Amino acid sequence: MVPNGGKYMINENLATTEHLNNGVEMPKLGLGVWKTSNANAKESVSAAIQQGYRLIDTAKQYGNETGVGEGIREGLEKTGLNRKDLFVTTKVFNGDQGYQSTLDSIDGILERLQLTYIDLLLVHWPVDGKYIDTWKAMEKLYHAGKVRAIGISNFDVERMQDLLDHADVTPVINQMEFNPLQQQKDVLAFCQHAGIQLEAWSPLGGGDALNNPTIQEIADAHGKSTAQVIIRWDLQRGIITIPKSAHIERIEQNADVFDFELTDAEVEAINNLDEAKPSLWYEDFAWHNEDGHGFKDNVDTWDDSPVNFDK
Ligand SMILES: NC(=O)C1=CN([C@@H]2O[C@H](COP(=O)(O)OP(=O)(O)OC[C@H]3O[C@@H](n4cnc5c(N)ncnc54)[C@H](OP(=O)(O)O)[C@@H]3O)[C@@H](O)[C@H]2O)C=CC1
Ligand SMILES: O=C(O)C(=O)[C@@H](O)[C@H](O)C(=O)CO
Repeated sequence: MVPNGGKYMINENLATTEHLNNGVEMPKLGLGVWKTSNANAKESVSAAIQQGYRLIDTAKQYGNETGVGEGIREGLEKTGLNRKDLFVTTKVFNGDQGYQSTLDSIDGILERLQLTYIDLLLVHWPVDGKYIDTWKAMEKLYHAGKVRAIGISNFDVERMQDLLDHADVTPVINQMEFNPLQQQKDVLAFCQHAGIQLEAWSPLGGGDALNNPTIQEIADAHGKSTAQVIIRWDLQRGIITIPKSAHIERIEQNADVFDFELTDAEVEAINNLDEAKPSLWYEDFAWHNEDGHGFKDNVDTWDDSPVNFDK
């Protein structure tokens, strides 16, 4: 940790990266912002960058790309970092999928984020009948330099194989629900075989994995929180991870995971917690295939705890 001249210490370990299959380096640990309101996104993203975070994960669906963009600008200003030091992920949501509409969606993304390129663009959910066309458009955006890397999210093995059968560019990432209770063994094995990096969404199980007694015991042994143990477990498993918090002290805590190591037995104990238990709504996969229907446009009502700046 080094001082940054402001109120935060910079955690330089947050700059460590995984090497993606197209040669791009992606930070191993970043900040997720689903359910962070547009207003709070600015503050949390700016604070995260000031703490050393390089990777920010947003999506059109989250309704906060504008706030994320403002947070990025403020974070860069306050740290003196350059745009190229950051890694920004966003996603093409269901209603924008298809060839032309995916191509058209990039202008809105860049405008909302106020960026000239995206580091990683993901197919947010595989809309059956459209995801190949969506991918073809994303390949075009990649070759045009609008995005540095393209990937997928929520693709099971069957859909990944189908995509690979039609793709010219192999996805760099599959971003999946992955946490101690949901370890996606078949997806992970396929990704490892195909050279696709797995990235964990809801790494803390949306909070549900934080009260697990096995993880608590391991946390106590290391003097760490259960969130830190889970994030450390992701890193030791080679999984890129993007825990979300709207609390500054938790954003900082979640990154303070580079000064301890889980033993092989502890990693194994967490591996053994797998219940292959997806979030309830994940089981309702068809919901996500309704071409954007069900898109929650009432993001202002999302439960979003206030950002705490009283450090
Ligand atoms: N591709 C996809 O389809 C999806 C992608 N995602 C991405 O993954 C990110 C992370 O997943 P998400 O579902 O948000 O859930 P997480 O698993 O990251 O858990 C977030 C919850 O845990 C709480 N929390 C975070 N840190 C701590 C801590 N140190 N101690 C106690 N509680 C803590 C947060 O509360 P609080 O904010 O109040 O601190 C929040 O309630 C998303 O933000 C999004 O970027 C998520 C879902 C689907
Ligand atoms: O957070 C995401 O990236 C999601 O895909 C979720 O928001 C999901 O689509 C949802 O809205 C579940 O209710």
